[in-house]
Amino acid sequence: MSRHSADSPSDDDIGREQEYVSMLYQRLDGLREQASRRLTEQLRSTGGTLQARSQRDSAVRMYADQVEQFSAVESGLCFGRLDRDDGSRHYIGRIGIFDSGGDYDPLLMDWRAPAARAFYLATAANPQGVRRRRHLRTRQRKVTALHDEVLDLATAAPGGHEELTGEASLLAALDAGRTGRMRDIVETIQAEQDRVIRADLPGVLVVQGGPGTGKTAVALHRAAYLLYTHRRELSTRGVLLVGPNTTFLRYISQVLPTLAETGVLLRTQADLFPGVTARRTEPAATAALKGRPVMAEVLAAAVRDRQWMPDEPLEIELPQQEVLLLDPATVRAARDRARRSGRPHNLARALFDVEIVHVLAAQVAERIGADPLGGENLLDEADVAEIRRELREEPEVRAVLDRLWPVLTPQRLLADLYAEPDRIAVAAPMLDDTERALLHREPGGWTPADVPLLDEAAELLGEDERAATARRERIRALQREYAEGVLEIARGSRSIDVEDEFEGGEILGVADLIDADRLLERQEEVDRLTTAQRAAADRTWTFGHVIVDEAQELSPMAWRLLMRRCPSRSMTIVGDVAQTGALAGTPSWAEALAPYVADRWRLEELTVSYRTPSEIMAVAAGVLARIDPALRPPRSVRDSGADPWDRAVPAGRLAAELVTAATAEAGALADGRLGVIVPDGLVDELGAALAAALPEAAVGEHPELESRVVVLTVAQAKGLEFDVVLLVDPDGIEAGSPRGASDLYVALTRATQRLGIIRPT
Ligand SMILES: Nc1ncnc2c1ncn2[C@@H]1O[C@H](COP(=O)(O)OP(=O)(O)OP(=O)(O)O)[C@@H](O)[C@H]1O
Repeated sequence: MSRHSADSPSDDDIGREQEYVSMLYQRLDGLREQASRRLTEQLRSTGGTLQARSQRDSAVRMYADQVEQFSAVESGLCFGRLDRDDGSRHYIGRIGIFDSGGDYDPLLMDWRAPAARAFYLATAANPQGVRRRRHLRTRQRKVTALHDEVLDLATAAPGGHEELTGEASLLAALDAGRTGRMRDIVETIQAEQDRVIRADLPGVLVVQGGPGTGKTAVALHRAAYLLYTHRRELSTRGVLLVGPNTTFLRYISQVLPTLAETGVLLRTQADLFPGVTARRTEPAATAALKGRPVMAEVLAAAVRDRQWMPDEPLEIELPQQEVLLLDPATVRAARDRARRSGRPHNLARALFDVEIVHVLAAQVAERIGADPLGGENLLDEADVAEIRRELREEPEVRAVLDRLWPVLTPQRLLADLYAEPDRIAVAAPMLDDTERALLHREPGGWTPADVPLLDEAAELLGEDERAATARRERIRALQREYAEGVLEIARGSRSIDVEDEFEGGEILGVADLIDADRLLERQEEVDRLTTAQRAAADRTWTFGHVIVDEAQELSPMAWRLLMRRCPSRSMTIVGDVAQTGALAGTPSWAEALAPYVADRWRLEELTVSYRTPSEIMAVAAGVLARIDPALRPPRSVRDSGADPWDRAVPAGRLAAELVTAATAEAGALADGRLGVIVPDGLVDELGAALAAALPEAAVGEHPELESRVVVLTVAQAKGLEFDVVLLVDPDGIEAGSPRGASDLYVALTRATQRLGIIRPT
């Protein structure tokens, strides 16, 4: 029984709300124009003291952000109204807007403000001082519908789900056709989701939930909430959100901007080592091995192996001098002292050099300072210091030092290790022959599983001057991108400011006022970067908060990397251990987190699936039981009225039958998207057949998700959703990997409306 009563607002109500909403949009336009004008003013101003320039660059950043934000919240600016028992009334929207008059009355309350929370939590049983909750639906700037809930047990209407907030608006959102881009859920956040979104900032929060329970949506809204609520703390260190692959990041990329937040760094694991683009592929077994904790030991041993111990004395021939000798005992003593310092390899090299040069200088001094009369050595300490200085400069000495203790980049260390079975044998005695063979490969690009290893290597090696130079270059490239972005924003708003200010005179575009190079130079003068720019370019950056989506896929080595990026351990970890596809992924949160926080983490569970209708969830539940009989599927919030169909076809007719089914389903879609999920081994063949028959079908490594028909493997489909899904060869998917049942569970739960299964016989 519903504990809310719904009454029907009239056309007059719609008219009144339209007036209010139009007023809000007018105010939004005013704010955008003001920010745009100020941006142009700031771009135009030049010179001044360093401090003045610094302030001006902050202002440029602030106004550019504002122009962007005011544009991004255009759609659905205001979506709710709370009428409270005390007669007060609040409109709820994507951002806060205040009256421009003297007293700054709130006209629109940001959904993240504490007082807006009742919009998501108030129920008839616990109305929290709210009498009526109104949902406003708008299209562009027009109010198209209202839906009211009166929170009064006495007038509660029968039917519906008592635990849902704003049920009618929620169901409308769930039934709407998909677009290929994730939408925000700010209008219809449910109570269990709100609890996660507004959970405290410190500590590790794990959000476990089955498919379609809104984990991704909640993770994104939590990022927006945390930035709003803890802006001072988080704006300096930034927030990092890690997703499983670039297709997924494109899928979610619109959500934070529409919540007026642009300061979150979105990255895949493959992008977390600045300067490396990890797009190479490798067998799943190799990736799994590289994810194991033992690889930390392998890398440490690989570094030690590069600290070379000669068996024989080394001869160093200096021009016009006798040959110097470096015996193994000296090298060993120098190596041990350098190691004992505990410094990373590259930084310990200086200590090693001191020891070796000291011994060589003693040899030289012995010879040239020898008293022909047999007395004490004729050289004093200053002379010997000068000999040491000269020896350091000798190319022959440097060459020997480089050979004994080479300065290494992480890339060099790892590429050399993979390329040489002998090196692997020395570094990995704890692995067996088959495992060692998995690590061997020729140089040429990096895989996602290499990224945590590069990071580990960077820790072991320490940063040398070359790494610092490379970082500065990356920062410069990002700064340039930013400078161009600011000018783009200013150009986009040119009609307003330039026409106002240069009426009748010569019209100057922003490009005439300043170009990207000049803006970039100016930024460098005062060393001003956005947090995201610094963080993206700097491997050693530590974030204020880290959010990980599909976190079950992370290997132990990837967890090590992420924990380094977040020493405060303020993290939100979102995923579903039943959907783990990666062989090195985690079947247990406790296991993944124990090395870093022991049992000091909080668990929140999401239990309702908003995506997957009950008919499809019933099929998926059978697979879930095969993964682990103790696991329970989430409850579906709705039925679709369409039972999944399951058709066996002769293997030779698979492509033809799929094309027929896909053509029929694509034709039946009013709007919305069709996803075709196929086993890895069939994606090329079936993708080509579909693309030939349906030119709109998107196929490939990074398919365009906004296409009406998209062909994907399970790994690509992770985290995505479609109105209709055609699933090909479920048995092949299940048999295709040791985690095949989880892959099938993922594939079965991608549809919001209908599912069809085609299996070859
Ligand atoms: N409160 C809500 N209001 C409207 N839509 C919602 C709500 N919660 C979730 N949804 C919708 O349900 C769908 C599934 O959400 P989401 O992708 O975040 O789930 P998930 O738990 O991450 O799923 P998976 O584990 O399969 O990746 C999305 O379309 C999302 O917009």
